[in-house]
Amino acid sequence: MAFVTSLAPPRRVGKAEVTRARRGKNVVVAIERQGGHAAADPEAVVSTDVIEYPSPEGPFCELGHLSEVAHLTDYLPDLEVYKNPAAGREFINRYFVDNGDAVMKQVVMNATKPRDMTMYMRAGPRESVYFHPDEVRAAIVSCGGICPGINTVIREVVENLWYEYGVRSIFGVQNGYRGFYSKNWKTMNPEMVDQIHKQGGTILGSSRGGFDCRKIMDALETRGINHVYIIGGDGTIRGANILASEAKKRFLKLSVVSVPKTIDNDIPVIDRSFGFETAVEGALRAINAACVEAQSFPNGLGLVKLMGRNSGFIAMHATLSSRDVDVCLIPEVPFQMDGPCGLNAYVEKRLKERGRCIVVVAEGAGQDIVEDKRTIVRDRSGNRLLSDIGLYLYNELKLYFQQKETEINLKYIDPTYMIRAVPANAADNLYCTMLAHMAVHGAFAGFTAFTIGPVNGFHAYIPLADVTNLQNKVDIVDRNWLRLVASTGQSEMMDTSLAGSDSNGTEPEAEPDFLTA
Ligand SMILES: Nc1ncnc2c1ncn2[C@@H]1O[C@H](COP(=O)(O)OP(=O)(O)O)[C@@H](O)[C@H]1O
Ligand SMILES: O=P(O)(O)OC[C@H]1O[C@](O)(COP(=O)(O)O)[C@@H](O)[C@@H]1O
Ligand SMILES: [Mg+2]
Repeated sequence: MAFVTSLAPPRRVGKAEVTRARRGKNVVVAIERQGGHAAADPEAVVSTDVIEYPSPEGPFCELGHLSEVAHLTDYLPDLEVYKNPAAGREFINRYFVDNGDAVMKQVVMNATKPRDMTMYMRAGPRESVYFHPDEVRAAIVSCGGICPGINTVIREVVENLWYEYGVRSIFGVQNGYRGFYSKNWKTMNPEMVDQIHKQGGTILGSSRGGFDCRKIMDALETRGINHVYIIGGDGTIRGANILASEAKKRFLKLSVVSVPKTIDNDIPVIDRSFGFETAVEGALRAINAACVEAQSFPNGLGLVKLMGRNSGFIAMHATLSSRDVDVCLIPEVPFQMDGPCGLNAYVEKRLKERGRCIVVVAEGAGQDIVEDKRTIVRDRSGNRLLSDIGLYLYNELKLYFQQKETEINLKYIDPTYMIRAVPANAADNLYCTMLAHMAVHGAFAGFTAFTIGPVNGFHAYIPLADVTNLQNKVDIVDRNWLRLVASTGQSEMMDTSLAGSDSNGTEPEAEPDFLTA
């Protein structure tokens, strides 16, 4: 075809090569599709489409960039393909997802400006699968801190493997990554997981540390595991990515599937992580208790410390839904104790105005001002152990009002594990069910090194590499945070010289050498 003006160099979109050019007033898009996973020669062109759009004035269809998930056939091209066992059931056929179906990363845009055209593969059952149910040997593991809903994920992975695909060899790995090589594995079936979604924690146990790629891969290989479902947060996902690379090096037919878990909601790309909403409800109960206490005594000052290591989502969401909070302190926004913009002066003013004051602080906030920060201590996973900002604020506020000879009634509430050691609420239970089913469908479809989550409301398969390099943070120029600042009144203690992070998806904290070596 004769293109008059080339608009951009050819681009790959999934299994297609896309060329865009201008012809007269039109834009011409040529899409050359290649055979893909199932073809004898995956690179051979099997079809060419040419689409022509009026441009620049007319409606214009822009092709995006598909962030494609790795597939076992990328390194095992001769894998046998089967029909999905559900294919005979007419009512299910409608639900098969095509590998070209995608979910846009950015859906809100300015119509006059370029936008991020990244797309993720839509999650769901595929008509062609790369495992025969009889050959599947699946392992499930949960790692890192606990979170409401882990048991629901475990239950639903087992149930979906068993009932939808007919898998009978399912194993539970105990106590996280180390359990692969140091513990007996549990044989799992639907009967043993039937009621576990009503329990908090994880029936498999969890742990921090203990990631040893060689030992884990040896254990998986020795036991002939070909699906591994890894439930865990950012640290776990980095480990899963390493395992998937090692499986590729060993040419193993092993789907490595991550189900993202953290109450901190710090995993990028996905709308929210499971258990987060349940944790916010727990946090709200603590704030309500602080408020009742503060209202019941003269100059009542309630101080609530909530989880949130590097991201203040729990504190922000609980504050936004409470309406009783006077100031919310999060890791993303620096603050100071003294001076006209300091916390002391602000609390004093609020006590005068309202007779009570409620302070919510995320555990990762104000680490720069807590004094016992001389040495950095880490947990077994390499996460920095934080100085206790709650206790620090308690002592500082008490001292400030003592020096002013002002009587206050300061009550400190630290619900710590109470917000996460509970069963998932209804919304999180439903969410966990979806994640687990999508995980199984993805593994059966032959995908590997991927995680799952809702992206703008639609479940998507996301390459692990897309979520390991960034950390989801509260965007302090977003309307949610500005809404919070307006509703609490804490703009009065804002010092613009203390600017913090202003965007989602920031670089995660540097890792200690022993993890990167
Ligand atoms: N960079 C990493 N590479 C490999 N494994 C890791 C890495 N970071 C953490 N892990 C492992 O992942 C597991 C859970 O990590 P952790 O940070 O405790 O919780 P989470 O996954 O919830 O963030 C631990 O077993 C830990 O050893
Ligand atoms: O005492 P533990 O088990 O290390 O857990 C505390 C931490 O766990 C968290 O819930 C996050 O855990 P993950 O990193 O596993 O998601 C943080 O909010 C908190 O700092
Ligand atoms: Mg983590």
